[in-house]
Amino acid sequence: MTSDENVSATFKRAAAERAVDFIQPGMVVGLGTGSTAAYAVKRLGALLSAGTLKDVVGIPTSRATEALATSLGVPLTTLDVHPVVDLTIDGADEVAPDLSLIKGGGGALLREKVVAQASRREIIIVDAPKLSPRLGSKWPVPVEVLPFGWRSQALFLESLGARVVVRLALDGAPYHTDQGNVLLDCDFGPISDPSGLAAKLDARAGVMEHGLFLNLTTDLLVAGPEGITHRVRGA
Ligand SMILES: O=C(CO)[C@H](O)[C@H](O)COP(=O)(O)O
Repeated sequence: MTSDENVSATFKRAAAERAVDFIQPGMVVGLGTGSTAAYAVKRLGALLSAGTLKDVVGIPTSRATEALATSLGVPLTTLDVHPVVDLTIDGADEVAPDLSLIKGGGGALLREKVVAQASRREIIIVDAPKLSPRLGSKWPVPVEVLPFGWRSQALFLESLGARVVVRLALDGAPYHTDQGNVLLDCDFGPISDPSGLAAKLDARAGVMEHGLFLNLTTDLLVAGPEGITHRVRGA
């Protein structure tokens, strides 16, 4: 790890551990995906195994998070059993001043959005470099598309102004999400109308989901050199 990565990891961990303080006994908790969310899962696992926190069940947003939580002894449940989630803790790739997000760098955007929409409270945890004046300035929008006809979706996304890159797995083959779909990373540059873009993506058959998370964050915890800042949407 470079020293920059070490600093980033320290901040991610600090934000994640603060978020876990919001979990109360008896809660159903959405478990996000990615390196920042993993710190929260590890902290939750430690509190549960120490008996400091009791009767919490988690809903993982990916197979990777499911495997991590299981390895730590975090009891898991499903949205079928618990269709309403008390609190979800998840990371993000880019955060705008209105707490809208780009997510999906870890490829779990579809399940992450399903769980976020089922959650009473969505706590997003990031390190400060992820703050952005406008979505799209730092990160492409991942778009999850059905394998059937994915090249047509790439053309559609280009027609909306994106530079489209097919996400690849480590072996160089197209990456497949937990749902078996293809991910197209779409660089739109700074996005002037995220809601308008989201509406166009939502309306397209074959687009299964996209990484624009609008009006879903309730709380944002940002860790940086000055400590941790807690922002609440609308406050
Ligand atoms: O959206 C995500 C996964 O789909 C992640 O939350 C996002 O990519 C941030 O990842 P990290 O915490 O590793 O920086």
